[in-house]
Amino acid sequence: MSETPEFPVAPASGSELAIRAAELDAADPLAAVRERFVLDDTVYLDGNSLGALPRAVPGRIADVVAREWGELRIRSWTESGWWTAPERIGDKIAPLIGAGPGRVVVGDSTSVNIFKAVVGGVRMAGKGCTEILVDATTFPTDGYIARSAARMTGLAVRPVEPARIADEVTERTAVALVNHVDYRTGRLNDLPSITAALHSAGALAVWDLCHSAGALPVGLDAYGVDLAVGCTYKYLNGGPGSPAYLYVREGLQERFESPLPGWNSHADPFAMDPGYAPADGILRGRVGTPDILSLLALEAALEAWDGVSIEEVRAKSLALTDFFLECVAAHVPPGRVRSVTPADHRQRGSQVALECAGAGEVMDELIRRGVVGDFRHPDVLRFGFTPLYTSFADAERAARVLGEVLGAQPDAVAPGTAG
Ligand SMILES: Cc1ncc(COP(=O)(O)O)c(C=O)c1O
Ligand SMILES: Nc1c(O)cccc1C(=O)C[C@H](N)C(=O)O
Repeated sequence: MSETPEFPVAPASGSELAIRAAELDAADPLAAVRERFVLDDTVYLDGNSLGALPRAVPGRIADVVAREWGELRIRSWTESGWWTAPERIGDKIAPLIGAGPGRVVVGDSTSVNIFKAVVGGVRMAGKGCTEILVDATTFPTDGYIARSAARMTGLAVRPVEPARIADEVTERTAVALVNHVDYRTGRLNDLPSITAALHSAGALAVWDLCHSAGALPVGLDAYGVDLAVGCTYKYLNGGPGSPAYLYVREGLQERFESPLPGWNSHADPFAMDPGYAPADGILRGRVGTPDILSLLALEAALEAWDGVSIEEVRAKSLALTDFFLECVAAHVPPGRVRSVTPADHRQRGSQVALECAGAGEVMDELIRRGVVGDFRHPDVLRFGFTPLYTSFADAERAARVLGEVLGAQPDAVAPGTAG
């Protein structure tokens, strides 16, 4: 199968696609879930950056502020369940990423949790290890953090394309930090195979789930992933700057030594013991006082998942991205864009990335016309599909407006032909 989708030879007409979109939305088993979000007539295709606002959040936060903070005050750490929120909410995220209870804790940023996972992984690695492998196509923060972790632990960092990790890992590899879905292209990397290859060489697998959690099945327990990290503000709709999570495989937890052993990770935090003793299990992944307002907003946001399975979400995601690509073929002048998102469903996340000359200006115009995606260097239009609230009509309209914008710019060079 070709690397990127071959657009249909005889694409359907625009009106046929609009009719198809209405039929697909009428048959969508998740269509009613859209009502759980605050939306308008914008086509919002940027949930791979910031998820839409779940309706349950504003009222919950108003109560947290007015009653739990304003009236109960310090009592809320116990009476309102604030203290246990990181692990309670971790157990709510866990089923969405294929983890059992007691393996996920929520708090701190994604970058900070990447640091915990990588350094914690290196500390558990064999004594002869000399290197950390990092995804050569990673979102930048992972590379920055991995290089700092390497400096701090006396190891080297070697960037490797995810598809090459199985061939490149050696017995000297301590850990490999890999993005499950590539933030720019939307390529889905083969977590089961890469994890197995790392284990065969004696290395630990650390996965960054930012662009997969909430969009597709992950299977952390099933595939024996050692450590994983993810943000909650994309497909989990936790809100801007919502706290990230750390997963540690149950069999590793007693060996996990956090590089940030804050008092909230202590076996008995309120003993105020000068000596450190880590808490049992995943609680040792905590650091300091949790960001309660964001945590409780996230907890309310997760209610949008009630009655929804990640398998249903995956099925709709693939149907949406297939349909969007078909609509692009029908509406966009030939050769003006090139999809850099794999055609193969087994290699596709929940976004479509189109290489497009002048992508920055094109996305600005799309946004002006009510279609919100985003732009990533050097020339990529990104369209994120969140099955909990994206409709097939959204997909068709986005492609149609893109065609109008690009049709109005016939003189721009086709992608990859400049120079
Ligand atoms: C793969 C990946 N890792 C990490 C991050 C960001 O980390 P943080 O939440 O610390 O900004 C992003 C983007 O937000 C990302 O796409
Ligand atoms: N994480 C972001 C943020 O904190 C502010 C603005 C945008 C973003 C992002 O979308 C970055 C994200 N990881 C990406 O896929 O590009």
